[in-house]
Amino acid sequence: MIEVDQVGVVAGEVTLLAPVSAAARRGEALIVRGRNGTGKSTLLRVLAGARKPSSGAVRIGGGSVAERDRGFRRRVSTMIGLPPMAVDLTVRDHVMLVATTWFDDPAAAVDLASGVLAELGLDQLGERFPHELSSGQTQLFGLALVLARPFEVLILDEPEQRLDPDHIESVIRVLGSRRDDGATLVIATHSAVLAEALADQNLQLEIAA
Ligand SMILES: Nc1ncnc2c1ncn2[C@@H]1O[C@H](COP(=O)(O)OP(=O)(O)OP(=O)(O)O)[C@@H](O)[C@H]1O
Repeated sequence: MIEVDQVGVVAGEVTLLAPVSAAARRGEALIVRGRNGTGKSTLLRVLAGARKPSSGAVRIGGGSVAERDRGFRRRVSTMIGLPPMAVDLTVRDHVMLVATTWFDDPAAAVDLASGVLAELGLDQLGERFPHELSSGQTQLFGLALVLARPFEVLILDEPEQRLDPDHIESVIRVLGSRRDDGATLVIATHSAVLAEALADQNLQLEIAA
């Protein structure tokens, strides 16, 4: 489903990502690990189509990566960094906005949005504005936005950030259920707990020589 073939990224004299290869099939999680600055976020940006590799190639579902292509975006849902937020839309408004953008059937959109908020323990916070959330709640909100829509591939950069151990466990359960439903997960993480719970494939990045 995802094939990374000798993908490297350089900017001028700087190596952002030394060439790496990896693959993950449907229903598998590829866990990307490595010290700060080894290029995890850079690799995820390449997979999401937000950055062009300087060398090598990526294929997702047998096709090339194309951020501007709606068909590609329907298949690939990505969380890298904090989500963009509208200050005067509530948490529920944001999640509904995503769901209704991707589903023609309003009832299906409401069901998915409500289900995702409940799964992540955010249903009591649905009427809050984004600035009324704690940092960990903001992280869960970002996850809700990428889950409240269709996808075949889920790309997540450090989903454990700012979460306490209990919430990391609940995020592991939620992501594991998506993997069991057939999604391909690509997750960069510094959490050994999350990596051990979800990894089918592992990619360890090293500092460029
Ligand atoms: N626009 C840029 N120009 C030059 N170097 C960059 C740029 N963006 C990132 N880098 C460098 O590329 C390397 C990889 O950065 P990246 O954010 O991918 O690492 P990471 O493994 O995700 O790190 P962390 O664990 O700290 O999140 C780092 O050395 C970083 O300083």
